[in-house]
Amino acid sequence: MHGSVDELGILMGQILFGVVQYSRIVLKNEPSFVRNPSLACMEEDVLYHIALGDKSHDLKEMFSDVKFVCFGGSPGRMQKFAFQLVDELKYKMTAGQTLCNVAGGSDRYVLYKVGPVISVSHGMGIPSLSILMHEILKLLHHAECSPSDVTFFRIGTSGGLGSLEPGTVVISEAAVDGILRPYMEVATLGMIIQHPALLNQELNAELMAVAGEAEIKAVCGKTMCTYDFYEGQARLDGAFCDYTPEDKMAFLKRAHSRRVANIEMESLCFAAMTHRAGIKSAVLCVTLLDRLKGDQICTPHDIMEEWQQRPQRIVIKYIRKQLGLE
Ligand SMILES: O=P(O)(O)O[C@@H]1C[C@H](O)[C@@H](CO)O1
Ligand SMILES: O=c1cc[nH]c(=O)[nH]1
Repeated sequence: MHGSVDELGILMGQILFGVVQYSRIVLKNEPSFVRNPSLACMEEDVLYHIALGDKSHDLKEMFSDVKFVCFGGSPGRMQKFAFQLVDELKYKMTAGQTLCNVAGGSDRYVLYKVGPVISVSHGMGIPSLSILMHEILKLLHHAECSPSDVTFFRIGTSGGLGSLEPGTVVISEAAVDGILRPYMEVATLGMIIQHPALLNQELNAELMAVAGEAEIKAVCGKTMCTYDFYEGQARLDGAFCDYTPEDKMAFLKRAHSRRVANIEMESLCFAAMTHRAGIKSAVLCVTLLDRLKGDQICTPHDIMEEWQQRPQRIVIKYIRKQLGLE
């Protein structure tokens, strides 16, 4: 279902007068993976980037039991995470069987399903995540999952701000953009539409408790999400840099004073799209360095591997609890 007639009226007025203006989409409806009347009129829905479709595949048969969707940037990390789920969820595989990349017909993303959990890679940055998010939401819609029964997680990496020891997991209380605004802007029909980037505080509290039980250092704070790793995150080591080290420090300290605990590149889209769909979601990113101390990431590989597993361990423990496995 679309938003109210009033909201649509405002959008049309803006187009007719050729004004590019800001307008808020207010979430008034029940949780829903999709709100697009055109979908019902389509003969077939091809989920191009994950090489699935509602005619080519029996999506209900394949995915109707999904309860958790875990997203992370790199294909390798999400494949390893899937194999870890096999062990942790005591997922039964017949002799000789192995996990297969369900999105293998496309080389954009990898997608594994382990019982009620999907592990999927989203690449780097908002455009890549946004495409995947549309297709995952439609996938769950075609599979006839219930949006109030599904939880989404982003498990990733980030740069920390302030006195956070590298290796600390930040659980995002909300996402803000590179100029500290709490919404994702999408240029749509010549207008800028702002989608609030809100996350679920109850889920965050549960995840903090799970982190405590697992003895993983975790904090809650705002996450700044930028469109670029270098200039967008005030780094001094990009190919271009038109600001001084003092400018960088002043910016990062200002962000920190506004409760920003870490910086990454997807939380804004993740929070905005899950909030729009009314789906419970959380973002957990480990910090790889303290951005007030440096820009380059040069921690040894094995240490980084262990740090990257921390958000995964929290999410696995949470899922195990939800499934009554501990
Ligand atoms: O989930 P990952 O670790 O890929 O997320 C962060 C944000 C960017 O995608 C990337 C930059 O190195 O890492
Ligand atoms: O500093 C960092 C580290 C990981 N990911 C980011 O986006 N920034």
